[in-house]
Amino acid sequence: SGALDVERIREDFPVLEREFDGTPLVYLDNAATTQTPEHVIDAISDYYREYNANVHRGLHHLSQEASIAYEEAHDRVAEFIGADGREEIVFTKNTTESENLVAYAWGLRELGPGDTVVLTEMEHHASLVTWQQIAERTGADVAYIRIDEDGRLDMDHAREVIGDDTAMLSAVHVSNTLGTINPVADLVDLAHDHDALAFIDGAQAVPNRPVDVEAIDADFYAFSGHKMAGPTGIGVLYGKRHLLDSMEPFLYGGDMIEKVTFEESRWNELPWKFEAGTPSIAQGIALAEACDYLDAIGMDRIARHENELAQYTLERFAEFDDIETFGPPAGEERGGLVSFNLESVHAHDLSSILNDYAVAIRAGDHCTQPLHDKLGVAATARASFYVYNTREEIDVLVEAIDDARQLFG
Ligand SMILES: Cc1ncc(COP(=O)(O)O)c(CN[C@@H](CS)C(=O)O)c1O
Repeated sequence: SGALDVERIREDFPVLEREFDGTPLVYLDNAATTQTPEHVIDAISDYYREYNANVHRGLHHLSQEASIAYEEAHDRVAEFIGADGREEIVFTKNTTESENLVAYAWGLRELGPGDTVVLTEMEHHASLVTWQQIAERTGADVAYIRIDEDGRLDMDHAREVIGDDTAMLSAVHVSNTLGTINPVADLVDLAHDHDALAFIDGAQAVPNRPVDVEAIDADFYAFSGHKMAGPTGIGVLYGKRHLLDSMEPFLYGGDMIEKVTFEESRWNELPWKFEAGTPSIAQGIALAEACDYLDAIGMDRIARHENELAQYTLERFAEFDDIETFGPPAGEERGGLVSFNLESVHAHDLSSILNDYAVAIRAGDHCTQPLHDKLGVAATARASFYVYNTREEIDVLVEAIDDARQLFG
């Protein structure tokens, strides 16, 4: 369980060869999307080259091959996150759609006046806006668990906010802005103590660390393929079987039915009840390949690698008194990202200067505008890491920031 062989891993990612005006790409925007290894690229092209067909279990060889590969991809994802089986794994477009599926298919029917949806102040818009709007439409209330000055969740406040009026808790596992790793099993326990359901947003967790949804005991858990070395266009909603069984479909159409007459329709079995129409077949198959790729590296080692790079970034930034960082202090484990601001340079200006050095970071609100309001900043710059990043790349980042400082200083 030693360190990652980063140089070996980098050979798997063709895009890392890119140069801009002769300057090698330094890709530090992995919380937005990760790059794609040959293994996953091949899985997609092999599908289109060798067994492209629709997956409604047609009566011909290609459709049978495609159907089996697509269905078994659900089994592989279930295994990757410690779920029981394919019945608990719905393929969606992304984390955002997974959140909306539950908000519409469960929330619209189950929420009403007197109910409260509890969120955290660090929620991504995918959950915050979704539950805010569904609560408004159903007359339910929304309450927010506070964060402390270091960007940790205030668990004393969580115990105050989560009560018998709580119907749903929706919380992020790892913050895409702060890097904070939330105690999701404790949060789920708190929700269950008050007979509330718990939805965990794992977009920044499943790609980066071991996740066992049964140990967490989440009722729903969501993540995206493109953040875990997989393709865009595929996401996952994990749901406890009895809940998915009890829910009405989110989208209607072909494949999600068992029997249709002019008068009524009966639904297909899980998870197909929630997969209407022709799905992202190649992407689903490629997601299973991404699970294999990451497991071969080891999720524990990935989490350690990312934390080490985040700690190194904090250490380098601490050499300067004009860089403000956000999230837990140095030394405290965090997800593989650091949001920061350079005094005298707006995050957008900084990111465009870094781009002149072929350093790719993100600048803005990272779809957490309420959190930025709470932090008292309009925007932040964010460096985020994955399996192919190195300390040397962080040194390039620091040098480019120094040049920006000189330019604007
Ligand atoms: C915690 C969290 N929750 C949900 C999402 C949405 O994932 P989608 O695949 O776009 O649906 C994201 C994606 N955050 C990107 C785009 S804003 C970022 O740059 O941070 C996320 O980080």
